[in-house]
Amino acid sequence: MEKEITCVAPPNIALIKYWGKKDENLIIPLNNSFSITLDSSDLFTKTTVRFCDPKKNEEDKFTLNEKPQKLASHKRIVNLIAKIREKSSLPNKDDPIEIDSMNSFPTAAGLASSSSGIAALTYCLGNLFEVYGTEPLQLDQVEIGKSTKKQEGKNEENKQVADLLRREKLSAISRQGSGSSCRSMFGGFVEWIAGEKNDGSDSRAKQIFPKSVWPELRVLVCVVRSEQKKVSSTLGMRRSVETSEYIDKFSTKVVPKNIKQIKQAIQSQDFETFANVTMKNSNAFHSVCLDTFPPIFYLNQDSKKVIDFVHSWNDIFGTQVGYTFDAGPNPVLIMLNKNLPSFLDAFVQTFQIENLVNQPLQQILKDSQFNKLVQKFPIDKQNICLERIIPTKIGDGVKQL
Ligand SMILES: Nc1ncnc2c1ncn2[C@@H]1O[C@H](COP(=O)(O)OP(=O)(O)OP(=O)(O)O)[C@@H](O)[C@H]1O
Ligand SMILES: C[C@@](O)(CCOP(=O)(O)OP(=O)(O)O)CC(=O)O
Repeated sequence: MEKEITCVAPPNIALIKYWGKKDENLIIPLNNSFSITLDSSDLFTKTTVRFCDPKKNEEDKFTLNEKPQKLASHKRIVNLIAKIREKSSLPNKDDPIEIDSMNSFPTAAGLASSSSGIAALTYCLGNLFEVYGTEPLQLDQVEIGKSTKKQEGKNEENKQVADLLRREKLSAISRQGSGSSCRSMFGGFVEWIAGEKNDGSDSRAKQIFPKSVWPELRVLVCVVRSEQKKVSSTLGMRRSVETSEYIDKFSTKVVPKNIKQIKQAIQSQDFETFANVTMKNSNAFHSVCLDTFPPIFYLNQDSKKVIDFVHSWNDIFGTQVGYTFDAGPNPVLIMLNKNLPSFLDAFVQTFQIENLVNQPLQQILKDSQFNKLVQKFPIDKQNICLERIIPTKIGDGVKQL
């Protein structure tokens, strides 16, 4: 049996957005970005990579969601494999490989499948080709001492430091497959540092806070049915860099300010600031899209209905919910656990989406107190084309199974 590695990676959602590159080939961004990693028990990519018998297979192979792919039409993946091989010192590194991957949620629908997909692939490849050490860790730079209790604790700490460092280095490779994927190397709250070097070697993700700093946060990923074919993030941001004047202000003023604000808000568990900064940065990003020429419309009528709904709710109850939208119409809603059941109840009733209430949502709705609040917030029924609501929370980074 040839060696094989299986990894599971979560998608991440940027609260402070990456939009625009300084270097298109190396994928070096104009600005830092800041994300939360979603829980891979709810949304994930699972990827297996194995070496094949060099006598039987001549080429690398890629299967995505059970469909064999023409690898040549996934140029960034070809590039990623080449970069990993370049860094590997395995004697069999040129043997063909087989990649088998599946996403637990729609691919290329603006739900960040590229972030989890490329992160899972990079981590698998890194471990298969033993790049920057292996998994479990090869602690060549870390001193392993005698097994006294104190030393064991220290070794554990060293292992964690080595793991974080290795993930950082792998994130710089993942970034070159799809920028946002580098942030899925880590769990919790993650910053992608744009970096200063022309070769991109310092353009990496770092974990800023573990998920444990704010365990009460909950996320609803809403999937909107959309007829429109979206402009891909890669093309959209290229067009913005070429034509938008506002993008300069966004990347040099708005984003640095928002990153500082959101870190402080997380540290002090100030939900109001956290949600307001998240919503404002999402709106600022979509303003860049509107300022692009010709303009790009990622938000649709349904997205706008959800934005209005969140603001109406917050006007009555104080800022309990934040929204953010990537390059698509799908709302991602963030709130504290204690506010989730009643908000979800009002959301389901307003948008008449009882048909979407499955077992996990039912479980949440059991704790709704909305019947006591309905006088303050009368239901104003509206139509919306939602396909699915996925409740989740903040989770860990990519891992090997
Ligand atoms: N499981 C996977 N393994 C490897 N590559 C994947 C995987 N899933 C998606 N991709 C890559 O990501 C591409 C889709 O990325 P795209 O940016 O169009 O969609 P998205 O990530 O779902 O949306 P967005 O980036 O706008 O949030 C696929 O064509 C494929 O190249
Ligand atoms: C709006 C975004 O989701 C854009 C993500 O862009 P991608 O990472 O998909 O783009 P490429 O680097 O060209 O692959 C914001 C974000 O995730 O920060």
